Amino acid sequence: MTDPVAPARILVVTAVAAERDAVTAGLRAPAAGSGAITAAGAVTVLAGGVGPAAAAASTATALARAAHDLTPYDLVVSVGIGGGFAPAAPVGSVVVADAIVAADLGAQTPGGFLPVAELGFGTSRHDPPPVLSRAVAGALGAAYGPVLTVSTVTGTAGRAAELSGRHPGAVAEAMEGFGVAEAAAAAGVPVLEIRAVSNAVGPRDRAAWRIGEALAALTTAFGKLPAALADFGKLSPPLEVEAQHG
Ligand SMILES: O=C(O)c1cccc(C(=O)CC[C@H]2O[C@@H](n3cnc4c(=O)[nH]cnc43)[C@H](O)[C@@H]2O)c1
Repeated sequence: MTDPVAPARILVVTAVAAERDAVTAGLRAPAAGSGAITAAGAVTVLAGGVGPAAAAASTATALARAAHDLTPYDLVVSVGIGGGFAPAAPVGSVVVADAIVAADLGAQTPGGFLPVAELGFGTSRHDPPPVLSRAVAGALGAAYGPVLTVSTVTGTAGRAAELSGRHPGAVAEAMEGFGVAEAAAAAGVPVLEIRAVSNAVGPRDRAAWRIGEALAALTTAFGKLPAALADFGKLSPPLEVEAQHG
């Protein structure tokens, strides 16, 4: 007799409703081939607010409610649009984090920026499970590297160079990943971060933003994601997909 496989429960946290809807559209129209697998899984897609504090609060609330209802989540995924570092992550591409880094949590000193960990408080980095995150990046054809969480969007070439210098290999910046990851870590749940690039990290240029293109890339990515996660034994179509607002 084979062991029954419990369906996986996944919490996807976006910032805004447009990102949530792009994700649910992809999950409801899985890419060809992923329907061959039979076990079921459930995905909740929550628009939890912009910025690390809103993201942490909404993620922690969702995780605590699920645990209270005895339906805990197995995986949390921070998802949305983001700024891409050139040349790794051009507009319209997708990135997957190998590390989720709080890039502006710390202290400015005459000798430069000191991360919060070096000040002796907590951590400024969470590491997604490496085998899973690498596999998801491969399945999505995504760039793979650190994704930075910032509270202030980069708007100059100098700041972009400073961040790249401090975080070699960084592929993107956004504003929620570290907040989601802190809540996931507090609940003992693994975390991933997936971003679709809407703009380049660098001098502010609102006219160059491609939000529609990035949302379409998120939908395509989430059409492929269930099959990628199925290789890890649990999540497989047909999926139960629920959209929420935090
Ligand atoms: O007004 C601006 O110049 C500006 C530039 C980039 C982003 C914003 C936002 O208010 C959007 C924040 C929202 O989108 C994510 N996001 C998208 N691109 C970036 C970025 O380059 N750096 C940081 N966050 C970005 C972010 O996760 C928020 O959810 C305004």
